[in-house]
Amino acid sequence: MDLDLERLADRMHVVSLPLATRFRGVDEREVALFSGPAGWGEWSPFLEYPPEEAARWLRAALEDADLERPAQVRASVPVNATLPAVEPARVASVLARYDGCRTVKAKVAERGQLLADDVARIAEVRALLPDARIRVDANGGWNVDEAETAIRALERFDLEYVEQPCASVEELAELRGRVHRLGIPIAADESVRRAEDPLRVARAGAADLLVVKAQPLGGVRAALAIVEEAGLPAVVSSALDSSVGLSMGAALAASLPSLPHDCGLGTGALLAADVASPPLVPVGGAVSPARVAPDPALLASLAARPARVDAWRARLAATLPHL
Ligand SMILES: O=C(O)CCC(=O)c1ccccc1C(=O)O
Ligand SMILES: [Mg+2]
Repeated sequence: MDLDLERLADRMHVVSLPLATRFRGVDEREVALFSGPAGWGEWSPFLEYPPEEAARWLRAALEDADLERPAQVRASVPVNATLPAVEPARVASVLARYDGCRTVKAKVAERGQLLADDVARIAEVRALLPDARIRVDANGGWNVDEAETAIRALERFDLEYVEQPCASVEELAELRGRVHRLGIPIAADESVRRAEDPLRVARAGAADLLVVKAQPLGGVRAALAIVEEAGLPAVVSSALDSSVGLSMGAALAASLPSLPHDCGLGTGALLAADVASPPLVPVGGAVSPARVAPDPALLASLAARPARVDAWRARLAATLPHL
């Protein structure tokens, strides 16, 4: 792997992608793309993530650009629709962006909202899609009591699982004990992707399944090894990536020996513009794990402003020592 700062900076293309729906408090998403001998890789840690954390995301991007991907066992990856914490009146129009998806992941526990907002959102999803699987993602926003109350309030909508209801592994373990009787599985996301030790949550018996993202775990190979060691079912997800990053996630999903759940790789549908033509969005409820190359004209038209490119170059310089 070539880790020379100047040469890496020359291979880096920073783009700013407009979102069709505000998500995670932003309405544009900046990502850096690297071209390499094997294809394109995406480096898109969120702007607030420190260099030590961004380094794992960079390792993943460079590996995907430099090396051939591991062998795949499926040619198509079923995906869920991802629903931001929108009001009920907007649910139908957001879900309409996801062609053929039979699973919906709804964001809950959004700061500034109430449990009643979550109940109203999930009720709307269930009313629109009586046969869909519905999972919710709290991004660690509840304490154990709040999570238990929320799960009891949402249980009647028949939940597939609850993703990262609480922030810490200890809280997840406590909650899992409390709601075990309800038969609703607990999934760990941030407890895998932002943890010093991504396997601790599995060893602690704090989750029924793992959400795994190729970039924060350091690449497709590293993520495959973590899933194998954890011995839990895995759901592959993304971090609001461009088509290039989504393709890396799809490659991970396509290489897993077992894939019992739809994956969170449909978020290309939340972008108002993307780097590939056609973009990697769900078709018939699935995405392809084939390589995606950006369209040069789109790379140019979506290029970030010079000041933002400079900021990403500085970020690259600060991140490289941690690789
Ligand atoms: O898993 C999905 O459905 C899509 C990805 C997603 O929800 C997400 C996107 C950006 C940042 C965090 C998350 C998350 O899963 O918590
Ligand atoms: Mg999540």
